Amino acid sequence: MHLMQLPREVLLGENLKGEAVNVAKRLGLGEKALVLYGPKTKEIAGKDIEKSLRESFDVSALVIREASMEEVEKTLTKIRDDNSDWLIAVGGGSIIDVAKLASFKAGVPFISFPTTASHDGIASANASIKDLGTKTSVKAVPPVAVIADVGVIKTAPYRYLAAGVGDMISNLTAVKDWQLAHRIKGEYYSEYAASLSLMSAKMVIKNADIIRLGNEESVRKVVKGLISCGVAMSIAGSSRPASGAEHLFSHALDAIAPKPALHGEQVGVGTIIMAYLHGLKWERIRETLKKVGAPTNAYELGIDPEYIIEALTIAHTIRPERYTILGKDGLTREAAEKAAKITGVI
Ligand SMILES: NC(=O)C1=CN([C@@H]2O[C@H](COP(=O)(O)OP(=O)(O)OC[C@H]3O[C@@H](n4cnc5c(N)ncnc54)[C@H](OP(=O)(O)O)[C@@H]3O)[C@@H](O)[C@H]2O)C=CC1
Ligand SMILES: O=C(CO)COP(=O)(O)O
Ligand SMILES: [Zn+2]
Repeated sequence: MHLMQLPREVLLGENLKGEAVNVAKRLGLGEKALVLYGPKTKEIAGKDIEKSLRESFDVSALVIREASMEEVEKTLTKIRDDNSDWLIAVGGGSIIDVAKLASFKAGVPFISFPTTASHDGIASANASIKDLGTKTSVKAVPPVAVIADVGVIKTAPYRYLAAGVGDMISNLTAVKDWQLAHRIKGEYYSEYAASLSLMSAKMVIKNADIIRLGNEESVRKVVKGLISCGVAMSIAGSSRPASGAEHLFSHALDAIAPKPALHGEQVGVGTIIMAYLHGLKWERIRETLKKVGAPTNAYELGIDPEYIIEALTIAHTIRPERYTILGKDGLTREAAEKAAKITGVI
């Protein structure tokens, strides 16, 4: 059996901080709410949401600092101690992922309230959580509702929107890797999920000039694309349609680089290199990233070229069960250096 879980409500618009109350009432989520936010997103929207919820619900709150197993455990303890009926995650990908996994483990629903359009985990059912030093993709639950407040998301530095483009363009190589795994390893492949995922990647290529304006229309376009990627992942039952070798490269950087860049920025650069390895038109990908002002090389990522090469050589070890263009043995140092140099990444 193939179980596809999807959000029941998606709200996209302005001034939606007070809407959590109505959504929770409509969906009958229960009396006791737990708000999760980060130190910054608490100020950006978390406190206001908490305040509006207090008028109708019994509310507690918790600050989340990273997408790690420790933070998931901390959230589970809070859910048990406070008897929470539901959660709301106010923040970037890290906070939403912690909520997703805690929600799944505790069996309570959660609402996703993204404060950035920097990643496609806004509506997906899988969580990327750091466990014992490396990121693992864990099956969880999708949010019961998504509340995307364009006004809030627009206050985030433009860099985050450009990162969202990187996370969507990565679907081009992710789908290629998935097809490869299907042909070589007989892995399950969903044509529908792959097409949906590719649609978001094509949309950002086509709309790069609009997106770079960083206005309300840009935010709406990017948010819709990111939500579609999440739906594609739900249909596939894994992050396959949106995560291939370019993601393994980014996860490797997160593990070894002293100061990693944003997820979407790293996967964007990874996509240029993996597209080259796949024999795709990598220049077109670089062009789109340049157009929207996303990083296209090590310097712009603020990461030393040495870490780029190392990440490329160890990427295949991150999730060995996820077969990609990197194969079972990965890239040699020479091949990694060559690919990075040809594509102008180093
Ligand atoms: N599950 C999935 O399908 C997917 C998961 N991911 C995961 O998502 C994470 C990346 O998410 P990303 O959003 O890039 O990064 P983070 O969630 O780590 O957020 C980065 C920083 O941005 C801050 N921030 C959030 N909103 C705003 C805002 N409006 N204005 C200013 N600063 C803001 C955060 O504040 P604060 O410190 O308050 O949190 C944090 O300091 C990774 O862990 C990645 O693996 C990515 C794609 C898909
Ligand atoms: O980032 C993701 C998709 O964009 C999630 O993928 P992972 O399975 O690599 O964590
Ligand atoms: Zn991603």
